[in-house]
Amino acid sequence: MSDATTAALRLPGGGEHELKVVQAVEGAPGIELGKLLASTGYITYDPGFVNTGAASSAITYIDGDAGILRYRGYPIEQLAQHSNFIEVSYLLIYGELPTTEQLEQFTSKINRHTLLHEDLKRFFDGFPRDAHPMPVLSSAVSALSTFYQDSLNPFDEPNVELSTIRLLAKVPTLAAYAYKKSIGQPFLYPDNSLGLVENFLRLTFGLPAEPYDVDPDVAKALDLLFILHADHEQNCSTSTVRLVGSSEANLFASISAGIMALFGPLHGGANSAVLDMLEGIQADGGDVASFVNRVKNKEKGVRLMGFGHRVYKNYDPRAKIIKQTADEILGKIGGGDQLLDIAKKLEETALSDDYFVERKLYPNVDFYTGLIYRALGFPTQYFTVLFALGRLPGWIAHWREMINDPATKIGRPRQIYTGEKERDYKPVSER
Ligand SMILES: CC(=O)SCCNC(=O)CCNC(=O)[C@H](O)C(C)(C)COP(=O)(O)OP(=O)(O)OC[C@H]1O[C@@H](n2cnc3c(N)ncnc32)[C@H](O)[C@@H]1OP(=O)(O)O
Ligand SMILES: O=C([O-])CC(=O)C(=O)O
Repeated sequence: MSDATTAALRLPGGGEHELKVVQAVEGAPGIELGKLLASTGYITYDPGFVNTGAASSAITYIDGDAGILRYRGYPIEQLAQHSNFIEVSYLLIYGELPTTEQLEQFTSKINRHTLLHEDLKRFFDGFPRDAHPMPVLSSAVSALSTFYQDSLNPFDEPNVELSTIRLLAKVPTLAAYAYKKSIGQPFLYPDNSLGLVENFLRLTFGLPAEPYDVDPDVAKALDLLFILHADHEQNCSTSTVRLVGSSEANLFASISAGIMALFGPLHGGANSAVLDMLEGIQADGGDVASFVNRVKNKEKGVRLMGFGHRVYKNYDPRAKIIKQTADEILGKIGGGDQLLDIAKKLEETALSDDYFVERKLYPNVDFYTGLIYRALGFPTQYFTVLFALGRLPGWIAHWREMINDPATKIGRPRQIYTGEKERDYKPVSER
């Protein structure tokens, strides 16, 4: 073990900085170091995988200290400003931005697959009306695979490609139906003359007998949020997708599991939790300072939701973009309200407080998104479904990268056993 550790420290330049380079920038030394450590046979105790590189990946780059995020090398700021979600999905999955022809083909393939089998729609009847939409979505994605027996072999490339398109096309339809179910309205058929985001909005908010004109500002706002959520390297849900997929489970099964990992309030569920938190502060008369004190006193169950990040020790670049555009978006679509003021005050109070400064806690992607989702007309419970729609291409890209990587092995961490030593069984009468 000490040899391996020393080997790491003896890398050119040495010191902490070089260790960071090994992890974040230069793949090869990081991989070599990992192999070296593995060959020693020692088990590394790393709950939460804080220092474990579980995969090598060419999809997304993050420098958490500098607040940098790039998809396939493109800065998130440029993609947010110039690109759109369908193009970003293509970029993440296939590695390059599409040509006009590739984009047209990709879009038209997705449009051809938005319909659901009529039998699948009946699954929704089995859920209670007030069911949380995340388990509904995960179950529906899992059920989707039963309609496509051809999707079971993860090494059948044409069928992986078909599963990719089916998921991109049908998950928005399923998500919209989960919403319709919750409000007791009938399901609409997709309108494939519309773009992906516009179609989703119509399926969600449209009514059968009435025309529904998609508000271009609403569609643009949602498209931007989807871009910002599209990938984030080995976060909890993506790691889950990769872990499940490492057993050679198919794309549908792996993504269904990823949706459930995203559900938790420490991950994607934080976007709903932030709104609950802001409403709680508002109901308390807007007393931001006393809420921050409760957080600092580590009152059980009280965290500043939408703050902190495992990798970013600086402002999350996605939160920066959302904060910059929140006023503009809310100005256009309506909903610039007291809660945005409370959120800004909360951020200001936290960022000037030693507790947060010392721990390098900044707003993350979930801090401002809920305010926009709310203004777009979505209920709080539904926010994490929107995160899942944005993250879908990232999950697919990672699953495909994982299944094609010759270095992939079944994910199987070890443990440090802390239980009883060997002991003899006693019959119940002697215990
Ligand atoms: C899309 C996403 O998933 S982004 C993250 C969304 N999640 C949230 O917003 C939930 C709130 N944030 C958190 O719970 C955490 O910051 C996480 C889960 C995101 C990251 O957790 P970790 O990397 O494990 O950090 P960890 O929990 O060890 O925190 C380090 C220190 O900061 C504190 N801390 C971290 N986040 C917060 C927070 N949001 N509020 C208050 N204190 C916090 C911890 O209490 C700990 O303090 P200590 O050293 O005195 O014990
Ligand atoms: O990277 C993470 O741990 C969480 C996150 O921000 C994301 O999944 O978008």
